[in-house]
Amino acid sequence: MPASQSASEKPTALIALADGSLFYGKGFGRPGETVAELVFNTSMTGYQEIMTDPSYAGQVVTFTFPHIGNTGVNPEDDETNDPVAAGMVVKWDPTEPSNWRAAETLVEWLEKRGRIGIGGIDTRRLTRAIRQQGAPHVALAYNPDGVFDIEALVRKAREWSGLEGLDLAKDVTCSQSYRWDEMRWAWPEGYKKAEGNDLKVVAIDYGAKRNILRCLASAGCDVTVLPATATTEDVLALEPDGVFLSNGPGDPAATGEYAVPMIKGILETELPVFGICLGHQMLALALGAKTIKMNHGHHGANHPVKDLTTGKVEITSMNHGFAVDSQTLPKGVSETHVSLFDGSNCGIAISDRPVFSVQYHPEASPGPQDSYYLFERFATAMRARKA
Ligand SMILES: NC(=O)CC[C@H](N)C(=O)O
Repeated sequence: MPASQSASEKPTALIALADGSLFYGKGFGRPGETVAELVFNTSMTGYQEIMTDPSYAGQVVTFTFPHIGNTGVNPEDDETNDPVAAGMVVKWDPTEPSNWRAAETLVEWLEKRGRIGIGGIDTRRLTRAIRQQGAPHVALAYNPDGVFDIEALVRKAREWSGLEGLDLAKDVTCSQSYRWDEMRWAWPEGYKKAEGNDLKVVAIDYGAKRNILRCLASAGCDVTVLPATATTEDVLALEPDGVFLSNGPGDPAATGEYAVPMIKGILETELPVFGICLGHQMLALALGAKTIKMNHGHHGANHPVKDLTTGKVEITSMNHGFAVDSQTLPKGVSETHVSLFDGSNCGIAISDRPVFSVQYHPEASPGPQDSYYLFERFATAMRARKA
């Protein structure tokens, strides 16, 4: 029985792991059932941004920080229209929000937007299980009557084929192109807003977070967003000064089937290219490298990364379960950033061209702002080429 639940309280939600272990708790949000990969996120803030980050499609998120829900939710902090993560796992029942920006409670929001939450879980024990097993496949069920077919849930978790080989970008991308001109609201210390937006950027939406588009606009970009399946010709027809490859869910190797040929075409031009997370992984694939599935991935807002070109360490926000295998980087492509947690690849660049990408999220808000310089680097490269 979880710590926050009294012995008389009947569990209304359940997480069934593929190995048969069960975690009972109290359901909130929309009753139902979902099968997904279970990951943990260590961020102390930003649960709304995490739940609406399209990169979390196909994943249920366990929050290791216990006070989730205490600032409510508001319309401005959505990274896309609706929550995309399949569900959320928290230690305590969400409390009433106490924040001037709160427009509704987390519970109401999840209920309206059709996502399952489970509270009263021993998230330390669950996090240890995730670390030991590697992100497990789970079935998460919420039934206010407290009735569950446990065998069926475990079977569903076991039979789910998982994220490897799964292309989810096509499910979360935009259906048609659009322009973006909104800038960031909060400004990273030491940076100035660009004057004007003279740089034409095509951003490919594999599941783009809104704050990335705001950062591009703030660095002086006039952004046109194209759906994930855009071809090289679609991109070049817009005569951009640079191409941006967004973050997104699923396996880069699967998504790369349409993205990699498009990126290869762009690499034949001299255009500056900047990629984030899934965009980073797909740029690496297009250059001939390989990606691998990590044990439990990196999800949090305090991941130290070393910039190998300057020796400087950045504290970064991360959310990925796959990584670029730096051993497979071809000649002429260098590893520019590494994780100081496990040495995994966190950035690459073509040696003599403004083509670069990072595994982490330099736009993350809330979260550390150390990496905003990458947007300015992209803008500077486009300006240099224009001149
Ligand atoms: N944030 C992202 O873009 C995630 C990329 C990819 N889906 C991964 O899990 O590694």
